[in-house]
Amino acid sequence: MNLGSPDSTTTRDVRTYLMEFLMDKRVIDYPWLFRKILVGGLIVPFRAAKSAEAYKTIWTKEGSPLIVLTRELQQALQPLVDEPVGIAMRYGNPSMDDAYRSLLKQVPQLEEVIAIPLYPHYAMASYETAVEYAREIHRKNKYTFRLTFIKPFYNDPSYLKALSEHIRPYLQKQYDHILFSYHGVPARHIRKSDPTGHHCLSSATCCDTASPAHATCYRHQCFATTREVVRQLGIPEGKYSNSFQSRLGKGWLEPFTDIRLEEMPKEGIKRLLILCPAFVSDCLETLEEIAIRGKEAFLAAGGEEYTMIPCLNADSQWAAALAGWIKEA
Ligand SMILES: C=CC1=C(C)c2cc3[nH]c(cc4nc(cc5[nH]c(cc1n2)c(C)c5CCC(=O)O)C(CCC(=O)O)=C4C)c(C)c3C=C
Ligand SMILES: [Fe+2]
Ligand SMILES: [Fe+2]
Repeated sequence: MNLGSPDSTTTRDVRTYLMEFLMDKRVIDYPWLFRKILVGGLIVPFRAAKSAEAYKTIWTKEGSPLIVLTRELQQALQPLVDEPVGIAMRYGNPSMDDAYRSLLKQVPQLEEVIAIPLYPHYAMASYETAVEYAREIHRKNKYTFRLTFIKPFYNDPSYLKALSEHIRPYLQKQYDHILFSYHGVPARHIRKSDPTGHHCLSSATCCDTASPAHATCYRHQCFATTREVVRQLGIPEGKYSNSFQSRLGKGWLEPFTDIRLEEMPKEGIKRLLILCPAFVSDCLETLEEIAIRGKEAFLAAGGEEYTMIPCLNADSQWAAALAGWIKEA
């Protein structure tokens, strides 16, 4: 299960997609009427045409990179498992309904579906909404097969190994700094997902202090991924950092990637490696925001070399990690 993309780059299709996405109460978590006014009256009318232009810069002959690359992952995984592998998007197509129907066609006596939300880290706007949506469609259709979910895998050894080995070749090149740029979320979401009601964002170091809140703390989980990858790769303290990208509005997690990209050259960071570990498939937010606009901003601010490390996409070790979880589930 991945996030999903518009059906095409027309403003109309992008508008339909953005309405579905941003009307999700786990993405914009305001009461329905306020959300409707904000999304339908303010955000989408202004954003749709601009987003459509952005999609045009990354769209391929086969369609949206996110969908194409999720399909490539499906194809890499299929030979490694005995059961049929389907793909579904939280928003747009192919839908969850399509995926269930296709699996039932292939296995009429379907007993269990193992769903893997393709997000390493828990967030109400990504992992949680994917799980709740898969359950809702299952319930609405009165399906009798069991539905099992793979947990966020931010600290799973086989995921971390695949990610580290994917990054390793890029470290051969001379670089000054490696930036782990995670998708941002509003700080409010982090507090809402805190089951203790008082741990998350209570201090600058809360994510390093043991707490049951970390099972659903996106910020903690992002930091944990970085910590383990840099340990495996022997990247020294000071040569790496974390940031948060793609903010929409105020009060999102900091530091912001776009601001850091402008500041870094002035701090002497001229040769940058950048990766986006909140995504396993390249998409608008990695290919347009980071690889195109991020590069322009870094070079304009005095940077000299900017290398974007792609997402895991259909990497063979990554596909093997997924196959391992399916066998263990
Ligand atoms: C309130 C807004 C948003 C939250 C919260 C949010 C969290 C979040 N998103 C992803 C993954 C992806 N987001 C993508 C695109 C995208 N995200 C938002 C807004 C929020 N995301 C918007 C409006 C868009 C659409 C594009 C745009 O207009 O900028 C994508 C790419 C989709 C594609 O087609 O390529 C992904 C993937 C995560 C993992 C996350 C929380 C951690
Ligand atoms: Fe997003
Ligand atoms: Fe936290």
